[in-house]
Amino acid sequence: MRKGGAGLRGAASASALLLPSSEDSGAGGEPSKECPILVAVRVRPRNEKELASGDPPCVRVLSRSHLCISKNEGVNQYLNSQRGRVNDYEFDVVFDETATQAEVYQRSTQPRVASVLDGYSLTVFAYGATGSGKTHSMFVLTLPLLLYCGTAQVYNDRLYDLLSPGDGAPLRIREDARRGVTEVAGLTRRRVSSAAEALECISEGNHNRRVGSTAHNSVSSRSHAILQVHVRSDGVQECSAVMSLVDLAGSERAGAAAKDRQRLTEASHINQSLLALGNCINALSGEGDAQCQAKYRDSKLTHLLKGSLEGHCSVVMIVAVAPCSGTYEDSHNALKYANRAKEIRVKSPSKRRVDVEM
Ligand SMILES: Nc1ncnc2c1ncn2[C@@H]1O[C@H](COP(=O)(O)OP(=O)(O)OP(=O)(O)O)[C@@H](O)[C@H]1O
Repeated sequence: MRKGGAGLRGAASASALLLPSSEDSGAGGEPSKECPILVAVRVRPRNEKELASGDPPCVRVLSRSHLCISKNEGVNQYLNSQRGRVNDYEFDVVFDETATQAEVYQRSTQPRVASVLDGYSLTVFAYGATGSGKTHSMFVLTLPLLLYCGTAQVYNDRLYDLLSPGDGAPLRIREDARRGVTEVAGLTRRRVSSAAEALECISEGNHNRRVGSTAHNSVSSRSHAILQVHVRSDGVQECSAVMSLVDLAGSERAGAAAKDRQRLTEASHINQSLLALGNCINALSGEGDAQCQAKYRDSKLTHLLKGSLEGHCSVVMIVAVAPCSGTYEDSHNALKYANRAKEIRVKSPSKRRVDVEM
């Protein structure tokens, strides 16, 4: 626990009331000193266009923790000939296209949300290619609402307020070493007292978010959206923790998705910041503090998440995957990334280092 022996449980009774119970400690239980990232993969259903095109599914969920992917002939034929071979993957949690929003929340994030009240920071990333379902999955994760909500986006490595876009001037990052948090200076924060009020904040932020069209997805998010929920108690023992929900911009290959110069610039910034995030996670898992401190400054995304990723924190990565053969390359790249991420132990320098390429 970063501050305050009693955590926030006793002090923030309003928060506690809003939290769902977390009986299921399962794969996502209490964070320990060697805290693995919980990696969940969600395969979305085929949309109308994909169904109409007859493009066969390339991903098949085999169990609650196991899936496989195959390239050309469709996953069913592949399974008959190759079962158990190269393209099988196992993760902490796997969701097929029938999974409900509530199920995704309960099996991926809910057990770890409870730890925020003990003073642990929690960061939830949604990673995946354009159109794979990141935003859709992130929406539900805001159900357990705490106290103050602010939402920002990183667009072309600049930070913008999503609740009060104002004149569009970029904002600065401020580090508060005393409280151990990193914040956006001047970011609009709204007091919320119910899940509905929080969802309103998210909707408003998403409405103001930078959306462009790429070759993959006509309504693609070209920025990273970050919702930070601050839990604070100002009692005798001051505690604070931040829950960050990060809806990353699409991870597809820059050249493949860029339609024009502006899209190419955006794609290059997106890839640079995803790379910076991968470098930070690697540093946290093995290189020690000095290297981490330098790497956080590589991008606005990682600088903003500094306070959430260091110290005792818990990280959940939800990897969204589109099901069809037409997006096989992007889906397989996302699964390979997820496969590496599950080896990472946040803040455990004695563990072996695992490199993550993004
Ligand atoms: N599990 C799901 N069930 C039903 N519809 C889904 C699901 N996942 C995604 N969709 C739908 O697929 C479309 C694309 O999803 P979404 O916008 O979440 O993708 P994304 O990965 O955030 O894309 P981008 O990176 O381009 O912003 C949306 O219309 C969304 O409603």
